[in-house]
Amino acid sequence: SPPLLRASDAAAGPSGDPRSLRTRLTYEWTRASEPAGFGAAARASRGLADEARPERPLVSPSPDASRKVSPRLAGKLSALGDGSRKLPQALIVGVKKGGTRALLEFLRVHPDIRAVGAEPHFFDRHYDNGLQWYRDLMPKTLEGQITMEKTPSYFVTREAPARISAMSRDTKLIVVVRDPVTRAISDYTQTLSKKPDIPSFESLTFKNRTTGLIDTSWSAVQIGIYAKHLDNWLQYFPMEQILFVSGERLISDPAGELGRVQDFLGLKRIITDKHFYFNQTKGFPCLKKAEGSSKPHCLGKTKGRTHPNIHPEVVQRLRDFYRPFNMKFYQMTGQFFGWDD
Ligand SMILES: Nc1ncnc2c1ncn2[C@@H]1O[C@H](COP(=O)(O)OS(=O)(=O)O)[C@@H](OP(=O)(O)O)[C@H]1O
Repeated sequence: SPPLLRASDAAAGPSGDPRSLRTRLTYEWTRASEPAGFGAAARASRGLADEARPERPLVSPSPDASRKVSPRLAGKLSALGDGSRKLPQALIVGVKKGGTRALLEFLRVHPDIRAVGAEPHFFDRHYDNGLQWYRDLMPKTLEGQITMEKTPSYFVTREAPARISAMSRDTKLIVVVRDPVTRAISDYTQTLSKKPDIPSFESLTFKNRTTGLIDTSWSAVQIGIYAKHLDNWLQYFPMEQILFVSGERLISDPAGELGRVQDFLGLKRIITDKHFYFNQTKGFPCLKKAEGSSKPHCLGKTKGRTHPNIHPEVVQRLRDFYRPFNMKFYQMTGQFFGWDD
């Protein structure tokens, strides 16, 4: 199997070629550790393999037996109990800033879901590494468990649907969508937090401020044209294989949205109202118990940021811009998201 890191990548180091695998992986894995102390994401960021956590063994040897076997055999037994790495059967493919981290962290509470903490970016950036490289990133699963990952940029990657379909035509796809105007502001807020010197939201939004012409080549605007991106996916996947989760309802009624997702994945509805509480300080729903822990858990500081104030006229211009695309999207999905009230 191809090595995860090539010697040349390692030599480049974090200050080397920014496109080197090592630099990018380090960056991605660090980013994915955002929900600090959170289940597999935190384990992954600490470099611990997912199987380090106790899994339900296929055969549970008696405590006595485990003391008698040699360390080598014990290793083999535990490998058997941990299951095997499989390609994902379900993917959260988008959208950026839609609430994808919240959905994945909530889903992994389910005993029949195992997910990668980091964003693998296989179908957009690392496709050349091959499927075996991709599978090696996955946590081990037992029979009946679903392997998942989330990479929000897949939704706007032209090649992603064909590539995912080539892996398996049966892959289930989940897209968390959010009001494209709020999404654009959220996206901008994230960039601003990393590069405080970027131009204002207003100046990036318009090609020409006087005529009000929107710059559709700006990614923050482009990503929100959901109907256009969806069109590309529908060339490869039937609508029944794609589930659209409302980013707004994921906040106002997480258990309701999680119910729909569990049904879509063919899972028992185990994640319910009982798993959530609303954290007043955070202003978001949080988990009463995180996966693999008994403590309450909210998402990290980078989730649920305060957005800058955008002039109402700019917001209105954007609303007008998105309206026809939103209508098309409601029509295509047969779902009404209520962004245009
Ligand atoms: N429970 C909970 N806690 C915190 N944040 C929540 C939650 N549910 C949804 N959200 C919203 O998720 C937004 C970030 O979306 P993503 O995780 O998809 O972002 S990313 O693309 O992975 O960067 C994030 O966007 P911002 O509010 O702009 O920070 C949140 O609004």
